[in-house]
This record gives sequence, C-alpha cells and structure tokens, in this order.
Amino acid sequence: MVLDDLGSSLRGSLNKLQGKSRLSKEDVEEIVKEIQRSLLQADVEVALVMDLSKSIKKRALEEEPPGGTTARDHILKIVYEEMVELVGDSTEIPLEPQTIMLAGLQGSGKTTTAAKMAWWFSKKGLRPAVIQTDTFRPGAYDQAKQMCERAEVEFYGDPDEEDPVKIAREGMEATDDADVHIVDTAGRHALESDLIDEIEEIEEAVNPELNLLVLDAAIGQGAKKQAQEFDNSIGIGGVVITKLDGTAKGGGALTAVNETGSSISFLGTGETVQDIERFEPNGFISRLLGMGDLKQLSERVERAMAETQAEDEDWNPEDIMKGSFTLKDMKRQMDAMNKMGPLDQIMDMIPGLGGGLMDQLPDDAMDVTQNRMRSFEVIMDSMTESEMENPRSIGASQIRRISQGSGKDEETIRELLEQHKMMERTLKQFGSMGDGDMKRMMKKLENQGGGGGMGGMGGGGLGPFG
Ligand SMILES: Nc1nc2c(ncn2[C@@H]2O[C@H](COP(=O)(O)OP(=O)(O)OP(=O)(O)O)[C@@H](O)[C@H]2O)c(=O)[nH]1
Repeated sequence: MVLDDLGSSLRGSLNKLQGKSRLSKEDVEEIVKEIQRSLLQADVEVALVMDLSKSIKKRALEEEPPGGTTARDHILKIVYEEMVELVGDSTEIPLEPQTIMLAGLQGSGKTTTAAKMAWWFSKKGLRPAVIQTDTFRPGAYDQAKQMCERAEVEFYGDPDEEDPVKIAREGMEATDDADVHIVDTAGRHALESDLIDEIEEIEEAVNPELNLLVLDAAIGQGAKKQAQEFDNSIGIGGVVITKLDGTAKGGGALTAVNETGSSISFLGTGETVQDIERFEPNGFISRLLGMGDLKQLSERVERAMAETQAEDEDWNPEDIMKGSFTLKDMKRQMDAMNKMGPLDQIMDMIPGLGGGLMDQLPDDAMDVTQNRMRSFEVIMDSMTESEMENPRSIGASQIRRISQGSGKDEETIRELLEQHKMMERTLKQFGSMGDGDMKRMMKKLENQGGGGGMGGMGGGGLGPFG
C-alpha cells in the first residue's frame, strides 16, 4: 500500500533530528512537506492534507515538549495523534445478534468481505450466516458458497431465483437460528437509480442494524461521491477497506470515510477468509509510521496457536520449553506461522522490525523465506515418523532417500536439519532462562517499539526462519 511510504519517507527526516532536543521551524517544515508528499501521492484529498499539515505545524511549534522528550519523539507523537484523528474511530461492532448489509461498487470485495466477516464473528463465538443476494454476477453464488464453506459458516443463496429481494427475505427466514446475518448485495454504481431502488428494497426486507460500504483501497477521488450517494440512499454506518495487501494507495478510501462522517470497521488484507482485521486506528497508524502493532500481532499469534492446537490435541507449545524439540514441533510451528498470514505483514507489526529494518532487506527477502518454508514442508512430508521424532538419526543415506522422495536437493535437506538444530539450541536457552531474564528480555523488546505486551507469543514464538 502506498500509504506505507509515509513511514519510510518520514524516517529520513526524523533521523536528522537525532540528538536534538528542540524542533526548529525548518525541521517542522521539512517533516510536514514529507507528509504532504506521501499523502497526496496516496490519493488523500488536498484539502484534508492541508488541514492535517496545519494542525501538525501549529502543534509542533507551539506545544512545549514534556520534560526529557527528544525533538524526534515530540514530533512523532504529534504526527501520530493527528493521523489517528484523521482516520477517525473504529465503527462500533457489538458482539451480539444483528444484521449487517454490505453495499459497494462492482468488484470492491463485498462477497469476500461477507465471508471474512462471518469467519470473524464465528471466532468471537457468535453464529453467523451469509445471505447472498447477488443475482447479477454469474459466479457470485458459487464464490460465496465456497468461501463460506472454507470459513465453516452458514450460507444461504438461490442460484435459480432472479429476485434479490425475495432471496433476502427467504434467506433471513431460512437462517433464522443464526445470531449475525451478513447480507451480501450485487455491485452497483450509486448513480444508477434502478439499482439503488433495489438495494433500498433489500434493506427494507432485512432491516439491518448496520450498513457497511465496501471500498477497494485502489479507489481514488471518486470514492467521495460514491460514499455520499450510498449514504443518502441507505445510510452508511461504516466502511470496509479491502485489498490493503496490494499496491493500492488507500488514500481515496480515507477521504470517503472522512467526508461521510462514518468510520472504518474492517480492513481486508488478502484473498482468504482469515485476511480480515478489525480496524484499530492506533495500531493502524503505528504500523504506517513503522512503529509496529503488537496488539494485532499477539492476536494473530494467539489465534494461530489455538488453531494448531485444536488440530492436534496432544500438542502443547509449553512442552517445547521443557524438553525436546523435534522436527514435528518445528512443522507445527511452521503451520502456525502460515496461519498468521504473509510474513511481510507480520514483520510490519513487530516494533523495531516494521519499517526501518524491513527497508534494509532486499525486496524479495520475504518471498525467499516463505519459499524456503514451503520447501521444508515438502521435505518433511517425505520423512518417516521416526525421522521426524529423531532428526539426529538422519544420516547420508536417509538424506539421499528423502531428496529423491521430495524432489528437493540434498543441500536443502541439510539446511533444514541445521535450522532445526539452531532452533533447538535457542529454545534450550529460553528454557533455561529464569523468569527474571525472560521479563528483562520482553521489557527490552517492548521498549524498542514503545507499546503493548508480547503476552500472546506463547512458547513457540517466531522461529529464526530468516
Ligand atoms: N488481494 C486481495 N484481494 C481481495 C481482497 N478482497 C477481495 N479481493 C479480491 O477482489 C476480487 C473481487 O472481490 P469480490 O468479493 O468478488 O467483490 P464483489 O464486490 O463481491 O464483486 P461484485 O459482486 O462483482 O460486485 C476477487 O478476486 C477477490 O478475491 C483483499 O482484501 N485482498
């Protein structure tokens, strides 16, 4: 996402402030210019950017930094607070029975978002159902059905019925025992009056508590008008921004949110049902500024750990700390990492790693790491049960056999065994650490990023796959 550039372009100017205790007018000008350039490039509306620059400038020059604060921290705090203000609060989504209707342009990601949201609600202990009323796009029914199967949530649709209002009404009845109804609608342009009449009729039939506007992060200035029109017809209570994982700019969607006075509810960060995040303004801006987002990270780690554990009841990550670490444990850890999502997204959430360090890595570093993990998985599939339990017993002849079975060269298999040894050693060191050492280490990590706790890291942690 181009908004990401904000963090890296600011870093240069911020680094120049190293060692300074006061901000000069020139320092502030330079930083504000960087912010303007990044935001305008990301398609944020000019008037909005100007307002933001004015507030930052005023505060940076007039506010007295609290004692002991460096010039760098002072301006970073102001930029952070003003950016949080710009993106606004998160839409309130109560964890209780409700009906939510999704609206938006064609291809904005409504169907995908419906299944993702249903998955999200199911993880919160509610019973969701998706009702698919898109009779316009031929593939919509199958797509929604498949995604809901993957998300393991209830689905209602009728491929033979042409009237979306009838599907909506029947869908609400058929899924009567669900707590949360998520109603997907066909993509429409807010300026097409017959399609707008139709969505108003669907709304009447399902009587939603909340209407969400789904916007593709790539939408530019057109977002503002669309958002206003949808707001006038059905009333928009919140916005979902999708495809934030791509190269999209994101700024148009931010402008739309600001203009309609609504707020962001969810972010879509990929094509699978798990790629959804509840929008948290603080974490979002921290990540944008390269300050990391420990809350989101620990939620992901906890979820991935819980899923891996649910699939394999005998496994307890705490055991690794106590005794031996086999290849089976390593594979489970890799599974858990895969469940957390793409590595570059995870890295962005780690304070001190997001931004600065990531910029120094070659562009394909994350792909290389992910490909390596994939190769390791294929290799492990070619090992016997006893080899997985006792990797130290694997000698040259076994390596040859595994190489033939997996189609991977012997060198990669040796690398895997080396990697395993390294992780085993590291975990042994962790295991022998006293509580005090561990706390000191966690404190150090927190201080590097300034925020949150690493509570959810569990025993597995992020292995040294780099
Ligand atoms: N990378 C990425 N792709 C996404 C995301 N959300 C949706 N997509 C993709 O965007 C395309 C359109 O998504 P849909 O969910 O079909 O969009 P829609 O709004 O229901 O489309 P219509 O029914 O035609 O209006 C699909 O190929 C999705 O896989 C996301 O967060 N990230």
